[in-house]
Amino acid sequence: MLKTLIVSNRLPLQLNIKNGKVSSSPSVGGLATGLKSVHKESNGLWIGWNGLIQEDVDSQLVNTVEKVVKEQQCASVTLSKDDFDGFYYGFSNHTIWPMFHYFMEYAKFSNDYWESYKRVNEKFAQVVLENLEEGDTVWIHDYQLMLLPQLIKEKRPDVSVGFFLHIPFPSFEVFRTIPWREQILNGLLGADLIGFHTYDYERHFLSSVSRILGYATSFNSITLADRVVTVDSFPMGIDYEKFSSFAKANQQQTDTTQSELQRRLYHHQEETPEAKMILSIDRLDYTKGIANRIKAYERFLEKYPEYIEKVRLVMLAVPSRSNVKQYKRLKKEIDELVGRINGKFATVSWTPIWYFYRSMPFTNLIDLYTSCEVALITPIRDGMNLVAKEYVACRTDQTGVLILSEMAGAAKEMNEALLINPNDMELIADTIKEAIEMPVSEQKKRNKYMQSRLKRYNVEKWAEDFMNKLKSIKRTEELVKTKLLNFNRKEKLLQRYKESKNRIFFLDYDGTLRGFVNNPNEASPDEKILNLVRSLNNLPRTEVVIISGRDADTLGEWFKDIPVVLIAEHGVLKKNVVDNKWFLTEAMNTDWFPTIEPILQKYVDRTPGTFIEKKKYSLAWHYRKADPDLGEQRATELSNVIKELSINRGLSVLYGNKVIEVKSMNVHKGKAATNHILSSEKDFVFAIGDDWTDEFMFQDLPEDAVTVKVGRVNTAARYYIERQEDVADLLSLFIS
Ligand SMILES: O=P(O)(O)OC[C@H]1O[C@H](O[C@H]2O[C@H](CO)[C@@H](O)[C@H](O)[C@H]2O)[C@H](O)[C@@H](O)[C@@H]1O
Ligand SMILES: O=c1ccn([C@@H]2O[C@H](COP(=O)(O)OP(=O)(O)O)[C@@H](O)[C@H]2O)c(=O)[nH]1
Repeated sequence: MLKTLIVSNRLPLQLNIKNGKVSSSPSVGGLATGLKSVHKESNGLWIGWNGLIQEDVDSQLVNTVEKVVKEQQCASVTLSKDDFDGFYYGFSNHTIWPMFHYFMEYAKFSNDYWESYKRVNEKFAQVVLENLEEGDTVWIHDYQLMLLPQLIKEKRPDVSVGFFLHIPFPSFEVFRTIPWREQILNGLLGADLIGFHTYDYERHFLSSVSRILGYATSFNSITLADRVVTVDSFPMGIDYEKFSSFAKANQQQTDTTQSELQRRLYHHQEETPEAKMILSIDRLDYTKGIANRIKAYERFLEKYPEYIEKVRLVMLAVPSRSNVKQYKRLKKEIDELVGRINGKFATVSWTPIWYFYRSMPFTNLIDLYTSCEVALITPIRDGMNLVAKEYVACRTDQTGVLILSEMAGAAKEMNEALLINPNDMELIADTIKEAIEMPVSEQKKRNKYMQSRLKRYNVEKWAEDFMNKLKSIKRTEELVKTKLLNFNRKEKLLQRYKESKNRIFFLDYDGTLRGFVNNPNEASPDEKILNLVRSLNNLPRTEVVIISGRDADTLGEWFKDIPVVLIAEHGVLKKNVVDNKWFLTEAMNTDWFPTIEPILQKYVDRTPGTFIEKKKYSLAWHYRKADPDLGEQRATELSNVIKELSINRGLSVLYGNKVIEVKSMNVHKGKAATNHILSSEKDFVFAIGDDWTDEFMFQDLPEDAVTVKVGRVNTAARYYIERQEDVADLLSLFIS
């Protein structure tokens, strides 16, 4: 039975070892809830670190531990202390975490960390590969495992691999400074689908891929040599029902069933009914903006002293990654800030900040969410921030105000919150006042919108959406594969060729016979290409036509020693073998050159790295060497400008591979190729090409023609091969 393997740094369980006995309890995190259906209901398996350091586990208990883990449909990756220090504290949390959250000055670039990260990713890969069966799907989570997609894909290209990044993906300008940037991107590109919380993270990633690796990206897909990778955003939700039903139940507790915390919170409300509580919950992490938040609260008390004794900041900071230097320093800073502000403002009956440094059980979190009138969540950067969503879900009577940082992924979906810039103390101080004074009707209006969205797009829907997308990619992939010119299909083709009497080969040049180079003038054919064309042309009853967008002079010079037919400028000019002279295939004029050329020149001047190629009857604007984004943007702009001008001039705009070409409307490779075979009776027509200009050929040639696309993007061709490098092998088949 097909299954899905979920892979994350930590397993969704807590192991307890007491008196030689091993037991486990499930962890209650959002990811575990969201993935429950994928994990439990489809024969799934969750692979991750079980929370135990190898050296700390009695060797006699190792098998028992794995048995307990297995009972929960999980498998462990074993980590030594060394692994954990270098991989988790080191590369994950001392390099990637600060870099991806724009805290570049906190990042440490250490080769030892990197080696450890690679080694641990390989350990994960080993466990995944041991558990994989044909047709399985793998869903990998987060920044600790960015090399894993590639490690799996290399060994098991048949397996469908998804990856989700839970933290931001930084802008190219930040990402490019990481010494191992290529390896990280290549690692991620092993996945078929890469998911992010927001569109911003997605576009940052695409920009890094095109600028650093030079791959073509269009909309949300990346074309690799042999695969297409899809990139999309899936904003993670919460288990809405769980939070809202616990919150409802919490309101109905009686004196005897209330938790100690709830009792204290109620007591506080009864004593000072007009006083408001402002909630702050996060892991103690420098990305969460805790220090700024406290300072903004101080500013609020200074600026609006009428609220002294009338508000309280209830702050829960959960210990996290305390082995990393910056986290230790942050703890000290927060302790001191809280102490100073409490000392400065406290009265005999009031402390401005209630500060808890610990993790709280779920029911206590609900106590806090339901009792505090305002939630103040001000991360400097945050992938998503689930606390913001949980707070809103717990406000069952729809009162309460959420103040949320614009820098949290959640802000993209929670527009009705009071959005703030976490570095603007004055703004935060004023927004706290606005929140406290917000009329109840306004609070309800805002929360109603947010609640209905959170309810709809909950964590299960998030997981379902991701999995559905991955499945649909797999189906498309299978469909595309039916066109791949594989061994069997090649054999059949060869048979057809052998049985035929009159053959013709239409061969495109750039991107087909020859790979792309930055300067088109340097793409002349080498001996290998010339020999290939010569041998093909020497076959009995076989005609070879080089059909290209190149100008006649260049093509003529390159193939002067081989008696092949040449079709240049996308079909404008042709040279037959018999008379060896170029002639126009249609009546052409160049009256339009003086109008179009200055426009192309303007785009050359404005777009560094671009240039004009002037042919006899067409003009081409090349942008291969330009910045990839700027090049695409200017190409779209330019083609729109030219399209307008072409209407009454009988011109058309062709989109090649990083080139736009303007030429007369009534000529293209399709027309040239079909006209060429009109009078001859060919029973084996073969055409191969790589870009949009070749599509005319694929569309117009007779139905039984063997049309082959180089690359796997959408095509009218009957077959495709994956890479330009495979062209020579394919053509050699007919020669041997
Ligand atoms: O495992 P830890 O090192 O203790 O860290 C806890 C988790 O922190 C990160 O959470 C991120 O994921 C959340 C859900 O998608 C998102 O809301 C938040 O903004 C992120 O920071 C981290 O991604 C996890 O791997 C850690 O387990
Ligand atoms: O004492 C606590 C405090 C918080 N949380 C949970 O920790 C998660 C924090 O997720 P968030 O996305 O806000 O930030 P992260 O810590 O993942 O960066 C939320 O689901 C909280 O309910 C918890 O389990 N115990």
